[in-house]
Amino acid sequence: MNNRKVFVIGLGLIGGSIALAIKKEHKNCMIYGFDIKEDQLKMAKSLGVIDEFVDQVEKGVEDADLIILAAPVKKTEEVLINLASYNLKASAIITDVGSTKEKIVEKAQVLQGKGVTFIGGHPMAGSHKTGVEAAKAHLFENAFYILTPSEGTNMTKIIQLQNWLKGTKAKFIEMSPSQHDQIAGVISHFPHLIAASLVHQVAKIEKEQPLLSNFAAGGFRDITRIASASPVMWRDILIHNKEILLSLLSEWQKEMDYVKGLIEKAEDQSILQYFHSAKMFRDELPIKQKGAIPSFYDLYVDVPDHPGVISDVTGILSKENISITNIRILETREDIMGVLRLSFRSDQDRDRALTCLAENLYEAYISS
Ligand SMILES: NC(=O)C1=CN([C@@H]2O[C@H](COP(=O)(O)OP(=O)(O)OC[C@H]3O[C@@H](n4cnc5c(N)ncnc54)[C@H](O)[C@@H]3O)[C@@H](O)[C@H]2O)C=CC1
Ligand SMILES: O=C(O)C(=O)Cc1ccc(O)cc1
Repeated sequence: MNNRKVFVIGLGLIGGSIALAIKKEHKNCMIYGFDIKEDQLKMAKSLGVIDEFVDQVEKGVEDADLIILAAPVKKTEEVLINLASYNLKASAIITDVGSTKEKIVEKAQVLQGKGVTFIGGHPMAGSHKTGVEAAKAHLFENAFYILTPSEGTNMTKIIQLQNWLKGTKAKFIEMSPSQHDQIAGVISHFPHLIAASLVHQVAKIEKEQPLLSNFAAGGFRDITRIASASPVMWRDILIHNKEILLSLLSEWQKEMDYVKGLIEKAEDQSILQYFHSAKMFRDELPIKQKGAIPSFYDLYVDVPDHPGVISDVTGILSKENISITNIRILETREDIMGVLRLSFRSDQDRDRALTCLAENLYEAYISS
C-alpha cells in the first residue's frame, strides 16, 4: 500500500502507537495527524510519529485511505458527526480504537450513504500512561485486537484494515459491539472502577492515619496501578458502558455482602475456600499472552541490601544487550534480602536475563 494516506485523529498513547506500527509495515504511506492539543501535535511530528500535521480535521480527511479515530470515546462520537459533513474518499476505511464499541458503532451510522466503510476496533492493550511521548510501535504485540464489523461490511475491507494494522502484530478477533462491551466491562472497565475506589479508601482513611500512604506499597500498588490512567478517558468509558457497569456493581455488592458474612462469622473453611478457588482460577489465566490482563514479562531477583547491587544487576544485563523496560524495588529492609522486579519486552529477553543472572549467582524467578 505505497503512497497511500493515513489520517490519525487524536495523537495520544494509542493514536501515536498505531501510527508508529502502521509506518513500520507501510514505509511509503504518508501519515497525517490532528489533535485538539497543539503541543501533542507538534510533539508527534518532532518524534516522527506522523509525517505531517493538519490544523483542521477537514483538511486531514481529504483523500485519506484510512482514518483512525483515537480520541476518548465521547469525543470520538463528536468526531464521527463532523466527519459526516466532510468530503471523504468513497473507498476510505474509517476505524476507531475506543474501549467501548456499542455507542460508537451506532454513531458511525451517520456515515451511511457516504460510501465509506466504518469498522469499529479496540486494541486490547495499553497502559496507564497518556500522551504521544509514551507511544510505542510494539505496544500491541501479541495482544488481542477486537474488530466489530457490521453484518453488511465487505470482507475485503476487513482484510484491508487488518493489513494496514499488520505492524501492530496483534491478534485480530471479530465480535459484536455488545459482546465486546460485556467482555471489556468485566475484565477492564469494572476493575478500573475498583482500583480507583481502593485508592479513595486509602485517601479517606489517611486523614486520620497520616502515615498510611507510606505503607501503601507492594500489593496495593500493583492492584491500583491502573488508577493512574487518564481520568477523562475513563469517565467517557464508564458513561458509555453504563448499563453493564451498573449490573456488575450490583453483583459485586452481593459478593462483598457474602464476604462480609464469612468474616463476621469467622468461617475459616469458607474463607480458605474463597481464596483457594480465586487462586486456582487466577493461576490458570493465560497471562503469558497480552490481553486486558497485561503481561509485562517480569522477572523477580533476590538481591542483598547493599549499595551498588542495582547497577550490578543492570550492568550484567546491559553487557548481554538485554533491555529492561521497567525496574522496581519491591522490598528492602535493612540487612535482609530485597526483591527487584525487572520487566522485559518479550519472554525471550526475560529467559536470557534469567540465565545470565543465574550465571552471576543471582537467584531469579518468574512468578505468575
Ligand atoms: N490507554 C489505553 O491503554 C487504551 C486506550 N484505548 C482507547 O484509545 C483512545 C485514546 O486513548 P489514549 O491514547 O490512551 O489517550 P491519550 O489521552 O493519550 O490521547 C487522547 C488524545 O486525543 C486527543 N483528543 C481529545 N479530543 C479530541 C478531538 N475532538 N479531536 C482530536 N483529538 C482529540 C487528546 O488531546 C489526546 O492527545 C480512547 O478512546 C481509549 O478508550 C484503547 C486501548 C488501550
Ligand atoms: O494499563 C492497563 O493495564 C490496561 O488495561 C490498559 C488498557 C486501558 C483501556 C483499554 O481499553 C485497554 C487496555
